[in-house]
Amino acid sequence: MAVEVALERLLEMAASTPIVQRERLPLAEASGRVLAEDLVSTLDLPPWPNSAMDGYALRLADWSGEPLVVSQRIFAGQAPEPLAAGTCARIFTGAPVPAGADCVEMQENAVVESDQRVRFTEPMVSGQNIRPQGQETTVGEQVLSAGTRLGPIELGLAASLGCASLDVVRKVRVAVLSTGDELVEPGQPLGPGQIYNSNRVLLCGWLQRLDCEVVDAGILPDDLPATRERLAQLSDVDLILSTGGVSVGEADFLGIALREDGELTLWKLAIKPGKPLTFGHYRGVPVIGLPGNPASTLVTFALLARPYLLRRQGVQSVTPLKFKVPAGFAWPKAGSRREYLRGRMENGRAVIYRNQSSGVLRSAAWAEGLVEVLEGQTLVEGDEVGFIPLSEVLG
Ligand SMILES: Nc1nc2c(c(=O)[nH]1)N[C@H]1C(S)=C(S)[C@@H](COP(=O)(O)OP(=O)(O)OC[C@H]3O[C@@H](n4cnc5c(N)ncnc54)[C@H](O)[C@@H]3O)O[C@H]1N2
Ligand code: MOO
Ligand SMILES: [Mg+2]
Repeated sequence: MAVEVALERLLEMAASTPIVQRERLPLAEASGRVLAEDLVSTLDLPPWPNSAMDGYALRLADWSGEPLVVSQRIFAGQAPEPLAAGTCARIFTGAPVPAGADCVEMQENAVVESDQRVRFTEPMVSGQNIRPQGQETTVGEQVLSAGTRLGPIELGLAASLGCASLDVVRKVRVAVLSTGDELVEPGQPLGPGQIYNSNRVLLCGWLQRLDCEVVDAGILPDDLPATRERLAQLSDVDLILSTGGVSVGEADFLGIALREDGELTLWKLAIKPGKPLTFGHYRGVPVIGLPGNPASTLVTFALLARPYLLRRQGVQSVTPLKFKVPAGFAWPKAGSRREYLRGRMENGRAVIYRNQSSGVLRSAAWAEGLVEVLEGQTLVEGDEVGFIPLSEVLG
């Protein structure tokens, strides 16, 4: 199955089981969460016309070339009197423009005469240096839509509208399951044939960045009854995310458990790394089985599981930005699967790590992005490839 067809199907399934429960959180706790309802302004912003400069407010019609008397001084945070006819007001940035004034001149273009009256040295136009009421937003306007991830900018915007708390989508609960008899957690001694479990910490940290609630479901031995039992125990999560055990080996049981005992919806994509990616359900709980090779885990999480999770959270825009860039490498042999090579930009061209084995996680630590080579494509240096910055998919 082509990657985009699989993604389309995953997103449809995610949209049919969105996380509908919501909770109200103070702004300080809402960082990283997804907005559950549109944010509508209850204010005009700014609430009144205010000065963009330190200088003088005046009524342009009062300026004949003769110096004007200063009738009041207005600081930010004050409520001014209406401007007395034939005068100007000293005003500072952010202070309300007094009724009657239609122009602010910056002090650099003003001269204070010996009698304290102010002469303006440059031509002025109506409205200059005044930030009008409601220039940013007006009462009733929608400023953020449901499904928006709340980062520092969105939270700042909500604060500027006076919101102290927001309705956000409940966290998606994800169980992370590492399968493999060979796996040992870091800190333990390695026995013969054993390797350290790197997928667990990779996925748990990544899921936290996506603001999921992570349930660490530990290491599962390569055993069919144990696989069934563990899957059945994880009935209270929104997603089971496992690694390994999805290929065709005699110790690969995750796919078998889904096929025999649950539902197997997707298996085998035209993607490299990541071919045996698996999606299904076990007793109603969605299961994504990522291939165990660390680079396969990374690529399939970035391109398939991440968008699925974002859509469950209600996020609309789920696919990462992809840039077209010239290749700084040749690719003479066309593959039948779409490849996502670990690469980086050097001198305006995409270059790739020397070893693209799906077992080499170091390739991704070196990389700044995933370089996309299409099915059947050969490349000479300078040909166009897709480049997805890792920063696009990590959060
Ligand atoms: N005859 C075939 N063999 C394989 C095929 C195939 O089409 N025909 N596909 C290959 C591809 S492609 C991939 S990818 C792997 C996927 O295998 P599994 O998902 O079944 O994963 P495992 O066999 O359990 O492990 C693969 C590899 O990854 C290491 N691993 C697993 N989990 C972890 C972990 N948590 N941390 C670090 N490393 C892990 C494991 O030791 C293996 O080396 O299948 C190919 N085979
Ligand atoms: O798909 Mo596998 O990830 O090629 O190594
Ligand atoms: Mg296997």
